[in-house]
Amino acid sequence: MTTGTDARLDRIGTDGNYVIVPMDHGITIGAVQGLKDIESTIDGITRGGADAVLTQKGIAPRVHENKNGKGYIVHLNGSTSIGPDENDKRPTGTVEDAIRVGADAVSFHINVGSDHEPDQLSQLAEVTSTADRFGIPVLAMAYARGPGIDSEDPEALGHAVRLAEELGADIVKTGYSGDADSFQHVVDSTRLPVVIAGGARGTDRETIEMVRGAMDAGGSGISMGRSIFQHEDPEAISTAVSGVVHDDLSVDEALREAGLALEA
Ligand SMILES: CC(=O)[C@@H](O)[C@H](O)C[C@H](N)C(=O)O
Ligand SMILES: O=CC(=O)COP(=O)(O)O
Repeated sequence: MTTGTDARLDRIGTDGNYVIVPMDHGITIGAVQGLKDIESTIDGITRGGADAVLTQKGIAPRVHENKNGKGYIVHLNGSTSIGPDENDKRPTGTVEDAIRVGADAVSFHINVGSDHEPDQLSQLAEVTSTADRFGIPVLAMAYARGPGIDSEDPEALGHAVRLAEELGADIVKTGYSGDADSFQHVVDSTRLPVVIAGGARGTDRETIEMVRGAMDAGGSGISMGRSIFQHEDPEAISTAVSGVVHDDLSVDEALREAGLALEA
């Protein structure tokens, strides 16, 4: 039987793999490149092959007409980089708000290892309970972040993704541990589809190598923001990422197909 959650998961992915572009960073770091004219960025990345875009609820009116029929996820917490503690993500909306503005799924960020982990843990558990009542999928953004925490440590990342499954999420996003071998431990820690964040923008080759490594480790795609929306050609980099996630292309094939330079 196909549940409402299954049906909506199909709207934000393709055959169980996901190319999701989060653009909720306006709260965290402001209206950086790619977010000012968010309408044209959304148009480009969805033309390029992204399955879904993700924003805070207030941006919803700028999303729907520009997403070329692709999926839409509303993010439900946030913090700023200039406030007292960036790890202290606070609720910014509810599952009901997300449904009202036309979301196909919701997402929630938890910093495992931070001082705010206990609050975020119970908030995520509440989000998954409510989402389950409505049949709407939850993408948990489960980072390893906090005092003394190595945010690329495969053990910590494995713990974070497992926690997301224990709390009832449907997909989990986490940081990349740096290579396919170590990331396999992260993927093996849960039965959930695991997708990777991108972090600060690198070169095109670095971005695509990271995506290839995650897929080789058994990952299910990406939820990459800055590497895609800050790119001077969001459509091209989305095409390259999608080529790896959906068409199993090599790094060189993906860069070539997208018309991007092969060198780093
Ligand atoms: C700006 C960052 O450090 C990112 O990794 C964020 O934590 C990701 C997130 N989507 C955000 O901007 O809050
Ligand atoms: O919502 C934020 C993310 O999923 C990841 O953003 P990044 O800019 O790729 O780190």
